[in-house]
Amino acid sequence: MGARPALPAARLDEAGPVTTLRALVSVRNLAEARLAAQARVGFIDLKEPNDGALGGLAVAHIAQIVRALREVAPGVPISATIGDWPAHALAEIRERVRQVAACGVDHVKVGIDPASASGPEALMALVEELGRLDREGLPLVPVLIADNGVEPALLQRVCAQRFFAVMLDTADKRGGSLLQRLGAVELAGLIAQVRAHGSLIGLAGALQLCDLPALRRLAPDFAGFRSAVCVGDRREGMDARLLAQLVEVLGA
Ligand SMILES: O=C[C@H](O)COP(=O)(O)O
Repeated sequence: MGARPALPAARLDEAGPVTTLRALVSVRNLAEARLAAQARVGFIDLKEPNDGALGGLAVAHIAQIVRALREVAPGVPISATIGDWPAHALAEIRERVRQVAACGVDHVKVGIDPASASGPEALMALVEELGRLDREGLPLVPVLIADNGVEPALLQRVCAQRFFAVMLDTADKRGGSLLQRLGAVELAGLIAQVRAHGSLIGLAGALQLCDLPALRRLAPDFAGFRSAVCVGDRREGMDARLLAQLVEVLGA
């Protein structure tokens, strides 16, 4: 793994998880990125919500937002997605990872979506390729699309790469949040497994403010949000009031 920016993990003590839960907030332009920075979120994530769960912004746009954000919020870690690619599109994924990393982001998010793969072998090949790129120094964060849970063998292969962080997210935002879909017990097991391999764990997937108490108990290292901070659909604009509310509840 290459040199990585420091990120304090959620702390654990004898009494159980302490609620240091950082918010990753997905934004689509500089105006939203500024709102997120002003709200002091833990991570700013660059993404085009019109183009799917991991919709990618144009590379030139990512570079422009990163430059402007570094001026106003130099300390905030920035991630960006490479867009939704089928698992077998390894050449395109490689190229796009390099382009997005070259924009100066701290983390490049790449989806691992069972629905985009012809079978488990294609997913495993993608994971191995991401591991290779990560060891070259490209700061990858794999995002396991977990609408229907996570295959144990796939998670095991992801964990074995020892990425800086691993995220779980959902593709279909209409079927309830990740917490409602998988339940706290299954999520607790997944969190423990990722942590046992030394990676940070982030949860996302249509998470709502009402999920926060359960999320705080689960205490992943960070949690990702878009739907909860938009007035209507996640493809619409971000709302400063909802953003402030989210950060306040997380920090409470
Ligand atoms: O990476 C985090 C996601 O963008 C969260 O989006 P969502 O809350 O709409 O699932």
